[in-house]
Amino acid sequence: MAATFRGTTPEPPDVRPRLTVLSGPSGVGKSTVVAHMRKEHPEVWLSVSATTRKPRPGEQHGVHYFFVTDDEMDKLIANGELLEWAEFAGNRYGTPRAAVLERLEKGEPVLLEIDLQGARQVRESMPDARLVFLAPPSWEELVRRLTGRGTESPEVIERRLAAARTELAAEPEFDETLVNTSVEDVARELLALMDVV
Ligand SMILES: Nc1ncnc2c1ncn2[C@@H]1O[C@H](COP(=O)(O)OP(=O)(O)OP(=O)(O)O)[C@@H](O)[C@H]1O
Ligand SMILES: Nc1nc2c(ncn2[C@@H]2O[C@H](COP(=O)(O)O)[C@@H](O)[C@H]2O)c(=O)[nH]1
Repeated sequence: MAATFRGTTPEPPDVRPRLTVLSGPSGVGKSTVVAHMRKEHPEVWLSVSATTRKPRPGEQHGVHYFFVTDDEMDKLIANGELLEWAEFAGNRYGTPRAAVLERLEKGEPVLLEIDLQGARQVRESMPDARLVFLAPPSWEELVRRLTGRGTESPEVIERRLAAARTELAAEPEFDETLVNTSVEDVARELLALMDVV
């Protein structure tokens, strides 16, 4: 006997990838982990932020950041073009809104690599977002990595380490914590959290 269908068609499960936010203190290894992960999985779309910071050697406009002037950043903010923005250690950084929404709409896995203040703003505006905290194996190792990178002056390193104390204390606000002992392991764990593998 043919089955008689009664009732309404069930909604398909929501399989859209969620927005993932990766935060953690400066120097913990966020960019290193993300670059490693995207080598194998370029389908993970990483938002390119706007910043008023000056480029480091090798950093390219439109690839690592959109390097903008203070006036340009003022306009991006005033025009509501940023999903979130924050001042961090003397410079401003923000996530261009339109590109993120477009990629999410297409169903692509989207990753933001942003500071704690930005993560908190995303939590407010997009409560579905998954917030991942990248923690250092120890405070001493964080200092070693930030100093060893050799990209910041001692004064800027001090400012970033001061921010790091606040950021480390905020770790319980995040959905997940990954400890960056091994770049390969963390990249794998992050991919799994993003449902990419
Ligand atoms: N697991 C690891 N073990 C040892 N060194 C690491 C590890 N991960 C990253 N590093 C090194 O630590 C330094 C800082 O890494 P990276 O620039 O990726 O940090 P970040 O969190 O993106 O910093 P920022 O927030 O300032 O941009 C780099 O020199 C990098 O090679
Ligand atoms: N709130 C935001 N923070 C951002 C964004 N892009 C990067 N960042 C964070 O800033 C610090 C410093 O970065 P650096 O490249 O100067 O070392 C770091 O924590 C980044 O994750 C952003 O769009 N919004």
